[in-house]
Amino acid sequence: MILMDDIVREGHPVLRQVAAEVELPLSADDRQLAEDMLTYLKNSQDDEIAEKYGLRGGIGLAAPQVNVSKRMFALHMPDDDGQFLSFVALNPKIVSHSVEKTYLSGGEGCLSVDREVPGYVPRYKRITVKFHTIEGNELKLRLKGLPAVAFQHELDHLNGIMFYDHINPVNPFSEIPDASPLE
Ligand SMILES: O=CN(O)C[C@@H](CC1CCCC1)C(=O)N1NCCC[C@H]1C(=O)Nc1ccccn1
Ligand code: NI
Repeated sequence: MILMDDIVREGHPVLRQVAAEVELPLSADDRQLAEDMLTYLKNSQDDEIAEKYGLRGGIGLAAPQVNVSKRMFALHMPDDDGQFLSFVALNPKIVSHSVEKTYLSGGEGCLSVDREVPGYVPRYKRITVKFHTIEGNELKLRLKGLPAVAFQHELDHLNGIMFYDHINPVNPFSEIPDASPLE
């Protein structure tokens, strides 16, 4: 079971590396890791379990955050249409995106960052993504809203990018051209 102690914090070099593609079909170890990452998110969103194990709530988790420099991440969150988005993305790619941008009006945080870093984090408003699933098939999804923001936050982790890299250093809350906020 993944616990907070397994999550590396900023300053650890693995968070600034470009992760390697995962070999498909998944090895037993990679499959176990993928499942453990999704389980972490579910546990972290269960008040009792999160309380019991001191887990910080998360809707996404990338392999580099548990010190594995491989191109996979898990997402577990309610999506815009009241469905639940819950999957592990293997070798994910953004194949196209909108010109319009968005940003979480409250800014972003990160399980690997033990401090508040205020400011707007510009993201593409809509993205078309491709990735392989644990079950072995290739999925192509169109995402918007929080799922789109989360997917981009996680994909950044696979490329050694932290959310605050996108915040305007001069004025963290400056208006972002072509963007509309996500409340
Ligand atoms: O790389 C992965 N991480 O670092 C975990 C992050 C990923 C999210 C940050 C912004 C988009 C993806 C995460 O889930 N959090 N970051 C720390 C604070 C708590 C939590 C969070 O933002 N929760 C949330 C947000 C909106 C609605 C509901 N819940
Ligand atoms: Ni993060």
